[in-house]
Amino acid sequence: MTNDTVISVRDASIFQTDTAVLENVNFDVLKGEFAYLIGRTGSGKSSLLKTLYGDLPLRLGDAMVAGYSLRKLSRKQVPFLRRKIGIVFQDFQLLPDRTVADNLQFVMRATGWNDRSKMKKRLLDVLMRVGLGSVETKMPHQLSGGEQQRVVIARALLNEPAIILADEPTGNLDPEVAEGILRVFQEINRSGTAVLMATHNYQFVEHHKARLLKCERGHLLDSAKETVRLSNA
Ligand SMILES: Nc1ncnc2c1ncn2[C@@H]1O[C@H](COP(=O)(O)OP(=O)(O)OP(=O)(O)O)[C@@H](O)[C@H]1O
Repeated sequence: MTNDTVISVRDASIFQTDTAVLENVNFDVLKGEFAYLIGRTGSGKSSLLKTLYGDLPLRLGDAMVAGYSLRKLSRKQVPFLRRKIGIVFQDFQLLPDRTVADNLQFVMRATGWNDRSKMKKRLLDVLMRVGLGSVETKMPHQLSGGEQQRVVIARALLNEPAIILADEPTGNLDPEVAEGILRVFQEINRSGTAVLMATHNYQFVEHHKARLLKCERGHLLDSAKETVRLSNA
């Protein structure tokens, strides 16, 4: 693992309860890289991502994520790991009874921010980065699905993560809206944040080429090392 490595996984097995979903997993993600994580439903994409953000324990093998060793990760360290990575899910997971600003400030307070004017500036900055102006006083239900997902991406950017882990972030969106969300991820990536995105959207993968990691028959294939086909995905 070098300073340029955000994720480094060596000989890892990914478990759900006592079943190894993926075995012999080896890959790195470098600073500023963009990679898609593909594979059939049930092939292990979410389980891999959950392991990377400390939701599932790493029981076999080694992995470093944003400077944290997953093998040695204690429960107490999980929130610190999560400050270094941004996580975006398919279902938007905004607090429904709070404004956009409150949703973002809630996370900022939980991660150690306390200067009100800096918080305000930061939340306007991240909203701007995802292409949203003047939504901070709105409630989530007053926004479209695409706008809500942009707020979630903004929330993931608050602490300047080295990487964003996105699990099917466009799964609930219309194709054109999904395309806009992909562009937001690409823009974020261009400014230096690595992105690892699980997706079933092969339109993206075909039209916006990037490295492919594919869960297939219990293993992780990597287009940086071998040919990875979209079919049978
Ligand atoms: N909470 C759980 N408890 C036990 N087994 C689980 C759990 N979640 C997932 N699994 C199993 O682990 C395997 C991998 O599932 P996972 O959700 O990682 O796949 P996926 O590739 O993300 O699928 P999808 O594309 O449908 O989201 C599947 O066999 C699934 O049934």
